[in-house]
Amino acid sequence: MITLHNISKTFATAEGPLHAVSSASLEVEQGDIYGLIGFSGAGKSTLLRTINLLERPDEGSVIVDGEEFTGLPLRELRKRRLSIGMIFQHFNLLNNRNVYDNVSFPLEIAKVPKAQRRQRIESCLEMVGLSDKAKAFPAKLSGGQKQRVAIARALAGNPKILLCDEPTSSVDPQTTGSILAALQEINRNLGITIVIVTHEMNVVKAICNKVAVMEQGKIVEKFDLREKNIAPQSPIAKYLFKNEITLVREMEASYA
Ligand SMILES: Nc1ncnc2c1ncn2[C@@H]1O[C@H](COP(=O)(O)OP(=O)(O)OP(=O)(O)O)[C@@H](O)[C@H]1O
Repeated sequence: MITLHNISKTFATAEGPLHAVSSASLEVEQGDIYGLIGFSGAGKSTLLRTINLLERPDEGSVIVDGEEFTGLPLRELRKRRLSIGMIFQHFNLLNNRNVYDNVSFPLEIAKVPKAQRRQRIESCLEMVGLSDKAKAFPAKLSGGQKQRVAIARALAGNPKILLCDEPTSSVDPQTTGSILAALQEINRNLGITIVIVTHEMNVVKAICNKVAVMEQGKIVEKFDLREKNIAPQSPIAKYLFKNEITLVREMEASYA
């Protein structure tokens, strides 16, 4: 479904070149919920964003559904992006639009006729359990509800893939549970392939079937979590599997 092959991305910064991602390769299969985990700054978001070329890699290839994305003209790429939804840590909702109109937004951009839009919006809101909040504005919603609106909006274009960038980092543990349940449901019921960036091993354990551990721009280890005997080799993966706690930068020194 998604093949990232030897992806590298360097940013020019005031301190010199910053190698955010170095020779990372990943194979995501149809129906996977694939986790990308690591400390802050490991390159997870950058790697995730190369999948829809929000971040264009300096090297490597991005193949989605059998098609090489990096060579596509922008107009074609925009069309392909319709089949890839994305959600973010801070929800990125339009505050001056109500829930219904937030979900409507990508359909308006794609020039979907009004009657068709309505059907699609209603079914997306139903999928995330927010039909009764259609007229509410984002300011009146809890963090979990906002993220579920963002999920509904991401589903509006009927995507095959959903990219999730720290979707539970701004909410409490209970709300995390409801967001993860919504993600698992759409994976199971709609067959949508999910790639999720997180700091939390608990998130990975709750919904992922596979995980790649990143450190300093590199994928250091990958695991199929359905296997019985998982034997991490790298210090960071050993730490993650043993501790199962939320990672924060201050802890970086203590695992080694
Ligand atoms: N546009 C940019 N310009 C310069 N540096 C960037 C840019 N985007 C990311 N970086 C740097 O690249 C490195 C990797 O960032 P990235 O956001 O991919 O890491 P991450 O693992 O997702 O971390 P976090 O969990 O904190 O988001 C970091 O050092 C970050 O500061």
